Amino acid sequence: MSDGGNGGASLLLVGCGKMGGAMLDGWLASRIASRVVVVEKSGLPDSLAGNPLVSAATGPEDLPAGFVPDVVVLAVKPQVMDGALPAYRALARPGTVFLSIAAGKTIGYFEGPLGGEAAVVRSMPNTPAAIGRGMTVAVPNARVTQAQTALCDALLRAVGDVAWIADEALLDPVTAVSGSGPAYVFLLVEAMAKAGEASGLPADLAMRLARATVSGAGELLNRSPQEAADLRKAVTSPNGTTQAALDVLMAGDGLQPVLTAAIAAATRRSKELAG
Ligand SMILES: NC(=O)C1=CN([C@@H]2O[C@H](COP(=O)(O)OP(=O)(O)OC[C@H]3O[C@@H](n4cnc5c(N)ncnc54)[C@H](O)[C@@H]3O)[C@@H](O)[C@H]2O)C=CC1
Ligand SMILES: O=C(O)[C@@H]1CCC=N1
Repeated sequence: MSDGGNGGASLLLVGCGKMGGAMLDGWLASRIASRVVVVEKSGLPDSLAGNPLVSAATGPEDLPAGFVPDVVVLAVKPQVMDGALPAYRALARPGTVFLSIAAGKTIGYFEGPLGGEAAVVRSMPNTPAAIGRGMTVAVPNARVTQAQTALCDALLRAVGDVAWIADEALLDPVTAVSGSGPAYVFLLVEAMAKAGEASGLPADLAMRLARATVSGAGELLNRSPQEAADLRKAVTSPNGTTQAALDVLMAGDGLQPVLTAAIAAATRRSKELAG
């Protein structure tokens, strides 16, 4: 590992938007990166200006002299990957692994422009990475060495939990469940707040209650050894208020068909983005 002098990894981050930026913050906070060069179309975010470990480049042809990244993190939108990727082929060498976080884009897709010798990890993180509570699932191609797997694991673990899988096809439903999943939870907060307003609560109090309830319940789930269903049952007094609400939410098949359809739609969209 080229360490820039302080034992960490040399990273090239391509795309420093919401997800790339959140992950970079985690890497800098955990001191896992010794040097990070950022290629970001909109320029280096202000929050990184003056950070001695971080510098900007306009593209792979503009890297600092002698800079050889251990990891090239691909964090642009899938729709712009076609245009961005070919320029990075020159960096595909045994000491460098490409770590993609792009939805839908397959390992085979990257092996085209980068060449079949490129070491590639396809991964799917989520936005709680911004507070070190992300969930990432990752799959390597055959070119990725044990040391590169360990390095990518450390990078992803710096922003949350990591699961490595062998079956790349699972990345599409993974994207649908955990990659997109935070949005479903935030929608639940919005819906609970609106429902509270409809029942007579002032808007600000309704949102405060919804927000605190979802985040508190999430943290309880995180800390408790109990299953989600058991935690639900613990709230539900026989013939009480929760039971009255759950009778509505679980009537017929309840929420399940809506969530199943939503996750199937996201899975389909992930497959479409592959091309
Ligand atoms: N936002 C999310 O919840 C998640 C996003 N992802 C994936 O992360 C990737 C990035 O998504 P976001 O951060 O949400 O998007 P974003 O739009 O916030 O960030 C992408 C960044 O790439 C920059 N960019 C565009 N073309 C570029 C180029 N040729 N070279 C360098 N930078 C370029 C844009 O200026 C932008 O700042 C996507 O592939 C997405 O599928 C993965 C998991 C979760
Ligand atoms: O919506 C998207 O396509 C990205 C991937 C997972 C979360 N956001």
